[in-house]
Amino acid sequence: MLPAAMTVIRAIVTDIEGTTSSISFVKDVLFPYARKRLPAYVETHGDRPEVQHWLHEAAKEAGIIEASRQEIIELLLRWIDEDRKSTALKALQGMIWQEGYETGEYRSHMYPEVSARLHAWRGEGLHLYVYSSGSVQAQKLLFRHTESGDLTPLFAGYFDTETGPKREQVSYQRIVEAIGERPEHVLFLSDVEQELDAARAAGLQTGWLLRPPLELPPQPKHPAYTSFDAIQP
Ligand SMILES: CSCCC(=O)C(=O)COP(=O)(O)O
Ligand SMILES: [Mg+2]
Repeated sequence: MLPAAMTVIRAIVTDIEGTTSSISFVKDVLFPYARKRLPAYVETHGDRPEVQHWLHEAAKEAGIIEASRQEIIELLLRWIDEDRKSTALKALQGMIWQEGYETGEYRSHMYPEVSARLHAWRGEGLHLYVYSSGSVQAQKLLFRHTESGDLTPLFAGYFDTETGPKREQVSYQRIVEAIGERPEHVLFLSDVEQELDAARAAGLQTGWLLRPPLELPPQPKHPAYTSFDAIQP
């Protein structure tokens, strides 16, 4: 096997929260927006098939049989507070966030170098993908409405927890299979060590984003960077 530095990277899969965008944008802007609007959203749109589907999935995940709409709302609010990476919650949050982006209530945060670096990597022929706990809809909204403009044309595909949990090896095996690359040619970027461990177990290369004020540890388990500019795929 070639040493990591000599292996050609053909695709980059990036996490969002803590990697391209601040944790604060997700926790202090997106989550509170969804929390505030979720009860009214479910009351107003609860009869739409896609909303009904995810409400049902949430109740199933919680093991609640014949839950009332109010019980499911309370469950979802609790899950937002716990930052639970539930596929059903994430799907519903994505639907709610759409309104906030479209009314200009917020634009998504990108670390300052991210847009230019993604453009440069794409210009060099690398294929770019996203893998986040946020739903694919939420990911597309986030990259369409950034402070640096619409970045969606740069991405070839998006993966969420419908592919599998981010801390499980099998999820990364599915991703490389879906994008049609050998794992050693794919670089996964994240701020979460357990996600990187899972990606490495699947054979991907890894890059650990430790954004200031976090500091690089003396002997990081994964190649570690404070910004995308330091990464040379
Ligand atoms: C797609 S934006 C919202 C991100 C989100 O809901 C979340 O839980 C963050 O997950 P990530 O996997 O990007 O760290
Ligand atoms: Mg993250």
